[in-house]
Amino acid sequence: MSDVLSPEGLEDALRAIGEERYHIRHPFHRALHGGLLDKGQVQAWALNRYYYQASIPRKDATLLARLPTTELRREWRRRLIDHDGTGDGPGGVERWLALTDGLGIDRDYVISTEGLLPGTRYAVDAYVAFVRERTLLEAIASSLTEMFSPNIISERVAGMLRNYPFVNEATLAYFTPRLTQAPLDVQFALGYVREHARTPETQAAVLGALRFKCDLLWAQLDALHFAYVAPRLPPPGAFVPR
Ligand SMILES: O=C(O)c1cc(C(=O)O)c2c(n1)C(=O)C(=O)c1cc(C(=O)O)[nH]c1-2
Repeated sequence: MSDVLSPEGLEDALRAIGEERYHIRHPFHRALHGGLLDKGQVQAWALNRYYYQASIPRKDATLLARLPTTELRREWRRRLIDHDGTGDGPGGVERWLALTDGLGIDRDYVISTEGLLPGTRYAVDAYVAFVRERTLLEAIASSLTEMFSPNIISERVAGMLRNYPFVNEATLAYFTPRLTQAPLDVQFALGYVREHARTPETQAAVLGALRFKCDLLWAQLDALHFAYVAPRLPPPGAFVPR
């Protein structure tokens, strides 16, 4: 077993995992923001990614139920509000539907998840199961891909606005609040992980959780690439662009 890392050393090791494996490096992401996709391929991305968005609050509610103190639950509860909204304020799931509406995909069809790729469903469901079944420390650490999300979001939004006439600032409005929400999420989750992963075993578990999460984001883009870019073999029942 390797030596124990300092909190700074652990954070550096987490950042190195993102550098190597975060989905900002995936060819599908590069094609999306580089303007290489047609409208049907962008629709396929938005429709599949809806299931990730819609499942994030299921994941966070699962995690919330495992937190032992009021203080921790108050902190994590904010994420549910971010995604499900509160009162009349729409949350992230609703804002994602503004994007699928803007791309001209039928809302009921999106919500039904009928046209989802099986790869998307398996990857996203694995995230919810991970948070339910693994240690609380691993569950919290698995959210830390958010350390890297402001970069990919900025790159994606700028690239899509530049390259696609069928999106605009209003349809991409989902992403704007994420640029301030994600750093707040990370501030807490990273602080928690730095404080609680103090042994070689727990540190290895935390690093493994982040690798697992990077892999499930990557697998979602693999599934999209295979079905809609090359070799373009959507599985039976999956969304077929017109
Ligand atoms: O646009 C992206 O590439 C991206 C990535 C991630 C991520 O890294 O998990 C999240 C989001 N967006 C996002 O919008 C979001 O709400 C979110 C929540 C979480 C999480 O693990 O709790 N990740 C992400």
